[in-house]
Amino acid sequence: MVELHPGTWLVTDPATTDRLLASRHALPARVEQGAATTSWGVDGLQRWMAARRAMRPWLTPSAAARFAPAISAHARSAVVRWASAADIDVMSEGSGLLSTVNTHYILGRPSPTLTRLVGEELSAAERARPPLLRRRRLLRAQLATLTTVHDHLRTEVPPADLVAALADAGLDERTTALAVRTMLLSSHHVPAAALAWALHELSSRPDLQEQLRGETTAQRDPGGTDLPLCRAVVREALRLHPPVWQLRRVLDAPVLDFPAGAELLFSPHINQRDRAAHPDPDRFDPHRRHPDSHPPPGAYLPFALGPRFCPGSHLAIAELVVVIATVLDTHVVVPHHAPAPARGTLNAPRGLRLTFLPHRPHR
Ligand code: HEM
Repeated sequence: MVELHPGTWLVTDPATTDRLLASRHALPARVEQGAATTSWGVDGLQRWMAARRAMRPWLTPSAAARFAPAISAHARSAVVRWASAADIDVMSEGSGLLSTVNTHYILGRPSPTLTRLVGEELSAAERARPPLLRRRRLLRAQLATLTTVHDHLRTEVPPADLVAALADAGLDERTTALAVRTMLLSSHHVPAAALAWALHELSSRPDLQEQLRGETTAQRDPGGTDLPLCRAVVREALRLHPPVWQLRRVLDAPVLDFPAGAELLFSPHINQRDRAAHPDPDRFDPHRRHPDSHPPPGAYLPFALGPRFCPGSHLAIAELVVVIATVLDTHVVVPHHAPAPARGTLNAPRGLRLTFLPHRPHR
């Protein structure tokens, strides 16, 4: 671990990462900022944690697997559109597709308006640096998303399972709307970056695409998520290219040798290329691990670890597996324009363009 400047440490040892992130005293620094900008208020942390608990039964692997047919239907119409163009901007198209899928899951039906508003809010947040005008634009975008979520919650009868779970847990309408908005914002660019990286890796591996096609054809439950090779591809893409490449925590009490108030930085990108845990770490190799074996603690954390790990992780894995399987079932993906290095807090393949061609089976 390295002290970057007084009070701030970069922690890269996997075992120490695991122990620190598991601590309830390690709070995401984001929360304090978020409380000011998204109006969760002073008791926002307790209300958000209550919302997380209430949503848990609807974010399990089996709940996500039940949604596979809807994910597959969205992916099928997307790939037909992608194949009608010479090449596509993978991040932009992937964000549209996965935001549609996640909005459908969270709200019970797709909402093109919310998909657009969430995209606009995220772009405004990326650009919101000091100029007052841009901050105002961000506040306007935040308000537009929240108001539209409120409208949806008031008019949709019966509510989606996930929304009903929030109400059943006794959470008020404002908390429910804020929780739904948090879920919508978190499920837009981040899973799209994961999909884009996986497709990028697959685009130069026609052999692997063919193996995935064989697995989809042979699966017992057509349109399901029981696809071990496809899962391994997703897992490996998330290892080599974690969309969230850095995590920040602030300690509200001493943990291990760190004092209260210490700021800790972790990097899934660095830990997931740890040579001891992942031999030949820069190579994309979905076969590197037996499906039932796990990397050492703290060496694999694309969804973070501990009490604030990603609540959408099972849904994200299911949708990535089903989207990739559906797309490759009928199409071949080939490179068109290589990505530029990522910038900012999201590790996304900037400018990546791919071509989708109809798959012609050998006779
Ligand atoms: C491959 C896709 C995804 C990846 C790699 C990912 C990764 C992460 C990571 C690393 C965090 C922790 C961030 C931090 O502590 O600073 C996080 C938090 C979060 N994620 Fe995801 N995520 C993905 C998809 C999703 C989806 C689909 C949803 C919702 C349906 C979602 C909802 C959230 C929420 C609400 C949080 C905040 C949790 C909290 O602060 O308590 N994520 N995600």
